[in-house]
Formats: sequence, structure tokens, C-alpha cells
Amino acid sequence: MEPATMAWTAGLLGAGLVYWFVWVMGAAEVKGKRAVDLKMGSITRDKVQDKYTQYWSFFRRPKETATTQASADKVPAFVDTFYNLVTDIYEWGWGQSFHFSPSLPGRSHRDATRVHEERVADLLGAEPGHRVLDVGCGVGGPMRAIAAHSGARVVGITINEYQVNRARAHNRKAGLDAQCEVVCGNFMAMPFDDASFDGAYSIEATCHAPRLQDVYGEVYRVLKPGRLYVSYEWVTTPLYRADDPAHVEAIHGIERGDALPGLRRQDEIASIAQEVGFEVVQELDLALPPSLPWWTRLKMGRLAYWRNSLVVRVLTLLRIAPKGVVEVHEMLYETAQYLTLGGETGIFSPMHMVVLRKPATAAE
Ligand SMILES: C=C(CC[C@@H](C)[C@H]1CC[C@H]2C3=CC[C@H]4[C@H](C)[C@@H](O)CC[C@]4(C)[C@H]3CC[C@]12C)C(C)C
Ligand SMILES: C[S@@+](CC[C@H](N)C(=O)[O-])C[C@H]1O[C@@H](n2cnc3c(N)ncnc32)[C@H](O)[C@@H]1O
Repeated sequence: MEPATMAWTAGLLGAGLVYWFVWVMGAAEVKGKRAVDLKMGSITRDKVQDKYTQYWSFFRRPKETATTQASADKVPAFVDTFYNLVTDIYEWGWGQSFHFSPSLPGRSHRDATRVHEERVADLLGAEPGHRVLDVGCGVGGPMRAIAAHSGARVVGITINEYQVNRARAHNRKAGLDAQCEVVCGNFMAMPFDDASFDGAYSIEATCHAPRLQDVYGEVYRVLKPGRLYVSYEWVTTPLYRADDPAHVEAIHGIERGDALPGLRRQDEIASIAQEVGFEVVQELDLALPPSLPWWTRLKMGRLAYWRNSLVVRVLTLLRIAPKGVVEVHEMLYETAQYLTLGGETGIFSPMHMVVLRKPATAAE
């Protein structure tokens, strides 16, 4: 073969390979976000690396994060930074629902995710005419599933403005913008009237609150008397041993890679709910058998992680993705290992479910 022909062939093959990696293989399971569109939320390109460094130094020692009032007060701002850094990577590599679900035999991850979300709507008895609150709504995957399944109107709140814009765009695209509303705000001080919701839920979101009382108290305030609140909580289970260094390392790994001010114990949830006035209707760890493992989705993609890591490196080199994305991606990869360990050892659950009722007799 002529050297020029060889060079052309090699060039074309190389371009084809880059195309395959970035556009074909690098796309999300729910193809809402392409690798070439990875931004870092509302952080400008030149600030990404600095913001990541600031995030990391704040959450590096998780247990200390919420021990003083001063540092607890800073948590929402750092959680906001965290979601600026990770939202696009989550959408690209996971989809529009930022949570786990028990695996379902013979069904896709997308189905398992939807079933886990629809369960919330069914427990709430959500129906057309109801106004339901999504506490920590992300980019609105659960909100759209619940609105479509129940016919209820859903109002979501998130601390992160970039997510608000993403969620609104997804709602419009899904034709659900008349039914779904998204508000930017802090779930520990919500901009909603007392007794203005027929139901409320939170999916893997309240773990970001330094004090669960603050968010549960707000949900209690905005719920109508007699109505339900369903929450999927991140907790350590009774298998967790604080004197086992391997357990401690896994839980710290989960906390610092997920912007958590300190995981709560499973047995703390119901008593905090009662403390703010709720009746506990049901409490169940949905991660326990007969549920199939939620962490297999994280484990199965070693090749996918390797590919994604290469994609973000190439995109950073080409200056398509901002500097700092590689570090954020590495942090997420490491977090995935700790989450898997937490699941396999049974010391951690991301789906400890509580169904709570605001007493019918509660003053409005
Ligand atoms: C509830 C929370 C988020 C839970 C999950 C949605 C995310 C936790 C860890 C995330 C991920 C880890 C590895 C990433 C991978 C390296 C990358 O290539 C593609 C995206 C990941 C799979 C990413 C996806 C979302 C998670 C599974 C917390 C924050 C309270
Ligand atoms: C892991 S995501 C889950 C999102 C959504 N529930 C889902 O399952 O797709 C956690 C969400 O909680 C929100 N959040 C965290 N702290 C918050 C706060 N103080 N006020 C409002 N939202 C908050 C984040 O912005 C994010 O949207």
C-alpha cells in the first residue's frame, strides 16, 4: 500500500474510533446527554477545577462536616457545587433518575427505575387533582414518571439551578410541563404555603440535610393534615460496625463522594419523623431480600467505566470538556466502588423506605 493511502486509512480509522467512543459508546443509557455536551452546571469552564478542589476539601472529612453549626450551614452551598459538577456526568452515564432501584429479573434498568418510582405514587394514592411535592427532584426523572403514572400535578424543588433548567427542558420535551413544575430552593426552608400539598415524597435526597429534622419539619408544614409523605433514605444498617475499619472506610468513601454531611443510622429515621409530628405508617428496607441487589448496575459496567474515563480524558485534551472533569469522573468511579462494597456487605442501604402521615387532627 502507498504511504499516502496508509496514512489516509489510518486517519479514517482513527476518526471512526473517536466517533464510536464519544458519540456511540459514550452516550447515556437514556440518551438525553452526549459526552460532547458535558458541562459543569452553572460553573464557568475556568472555575471547574477550583470548585472541585473546594468541594473535596470540605467533604474530605465527612464526619466533621455537620458537627458545628457553622459547617452545617455551609452544606447546601457545597451540595449545590457538587450537583454543578456531577449532574451532566450522571445524566450521561446513568439517565434522568438519580437513584438506585432493586434489580428486577429479566427487566431493564429503565423498567426497574420506573417501578421503584411508581411505587411511591401508589403508596401516596396520588391521583388527578392532587398536588404532590418532590423533595430534592434532581432533573426530574421520578417527577415525570409519577406525574405520568398517577395523573397528579408534581412540584419539584432542588437547590441546584442548573438542574431546574434541565428538569424544565425535559418536562417540555416529554409534554409534561403543564403537569410538572420545578422550583429552585432549599428543602430546609421551602417557599411553599402551609398545608398546600396532597402528598410528598423524597427519593435519595434528604441524606444531604445535616439535620433530618429540618427537612422533615418542612415537609410536615406544607402537607395537608391526614396526607402522606414517602421517603427513600440513605442509611447505615444494623450490620454496620463503627469499630470495623473496613466498614468505616466504606461509609466515609460513600459520604465524601456523594456530598453527604454524615450518613444516619436506619433506626434514627422513624424517631426523627415522630419528633416533628409524623405518624409512622410503614418502615421497610427495600434493599433486603427478596429484593435483588441494587448495586449490580454499578458493578456490571467495568468496561463502561474504563471507556467513559477514556472519553472524558480525550474530551478534556481536545478542550471540549473543561479541565477538572477527569478528577470529578475519577471521584465518581471511586465512589461507585465504595457504594458497591456497602451493598455487598449489607452495611448500607440507599432505599430505607418510610411512609409517614401528618395526623388528620394536626392544626392547619
Ligand atoms: C443519590 C445519590 C446519587 C446516586 C447515584 C445516581 C450516583 C452515585 C454514584 C454515581 C456514579 C458513579 C460512577 C459514574 C461513572 C464513573 C461514570 O462513568 C458514569 C456515571 C456513574 C455511573 C455515576 C452515575 C450516578 C451514580 C450511580 C447521592 C448523590 C445522594
Ligand atoms: C441524588 S439527587 C436525587 C434526585 C431525584 N430525587 C432523583 O431520584 O432523580 C438529590 C437531589 O437533592 C437535591 N438537594 C440536596 N440538598 C438540597 C437542599 N438543601 N434543598 C433542595 N434540594 C436539595 C439535589 O439538588 C438533588 O436534586
